[in-house]
Amino acid sequence: MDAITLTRPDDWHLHLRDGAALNAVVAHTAAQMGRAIIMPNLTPPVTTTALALEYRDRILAALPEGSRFEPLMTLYLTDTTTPDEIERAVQSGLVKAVKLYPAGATTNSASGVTDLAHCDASIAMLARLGMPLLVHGEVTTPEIDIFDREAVFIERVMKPLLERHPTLKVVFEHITTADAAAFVASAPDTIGATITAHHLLYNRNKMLVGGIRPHYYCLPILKRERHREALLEAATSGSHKFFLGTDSAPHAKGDKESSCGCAGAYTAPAAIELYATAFDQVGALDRLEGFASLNGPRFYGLAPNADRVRLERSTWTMPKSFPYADGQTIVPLLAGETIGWKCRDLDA
Ligand SMILES: NC(=O)N[C@@H](CC(=O)O)C(=O)O
Ligand SMILES: [Zn+2]
Ligand SMILES: [Zn+2]
Repeated sequence: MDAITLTRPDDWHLHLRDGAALNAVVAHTAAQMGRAIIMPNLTPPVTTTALALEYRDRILAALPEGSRFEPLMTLYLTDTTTPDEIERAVQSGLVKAVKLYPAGATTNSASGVTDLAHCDASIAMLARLGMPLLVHGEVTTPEIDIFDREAVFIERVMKPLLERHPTLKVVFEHITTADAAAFVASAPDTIGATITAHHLLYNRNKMLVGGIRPHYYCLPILKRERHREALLEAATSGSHKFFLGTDSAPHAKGDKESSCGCAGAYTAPAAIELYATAFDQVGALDRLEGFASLNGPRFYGLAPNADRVRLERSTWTMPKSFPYADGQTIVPLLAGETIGWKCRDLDA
């Protein structure tokens, strides 16, 4: 297949940041995606519906002229989030989910949840109102190896959470292990998962062999090849539970190429092309539309986008960097390298 037409995809896990950074990155996503679930890990975090609606206005103001991109907002769950706040979020119609960051798990998670027991009433409200809880699924205890943090989270946190709240809708975000893929596949239909393009394309060698490559450092960290294979199998299986979430996570070049580099891969400039590359590698391009454009809206109870994009097998070179906030630059994944697919707008 040298070209494929898809219902316009959505990104069910995206970081847009704020201010000048937001202005620098939002057009990359808006060029491809119809909608995106916007992560709330700003500083300070987006903890209330009022803050989420203000952030939404700033995103809309930063969009290129004529863009129809729709940001779907989220709240950052803390130990002190109230059930009333959850109700306000649902009533707004514009906040679509609540995000659980275990405290200390990842970028800007210092205000995250220290113990889920503190959030029991808010989570019960989510379950009652049918709003999904999006979960960064890694334990943070120092004695657990960073490569095991997701698998241990399933046993210590995810299973007890679902036993206590069996009707809760949960998205296991950016899954990176065979363990998480198997857990989600065998869970009820109320449990879904997002998978990034970089975890479908690369194992940890990409980050560590022949020199340390900070642009491949993200959380959860890249895993062994057998995990990559399991993720690709899940994404291309045709199961409705798995859907596209880039976790495109912009950080300035200097913050990545540093003695203590930030976690996050900037994939938005070639998001759908990277997924097409991964699906093509296993001859599963016919499954891409379900994963990228249909399964996500189905999970969130939304209609798929009405317009389409066309992906063509054609090579182009990813720029080495893009302008970012405050005179800095940002380095996209595969900077200066060849991409084998190109997304074109149809019906524009
Ligand atoms: N994925 C990452 O490595 N980083 C994300 C946070 C997250 O999604 O965990 C970020 O905000 O930079
Ligand atoms: Zn995360
Ligand atoms: Zn993320």
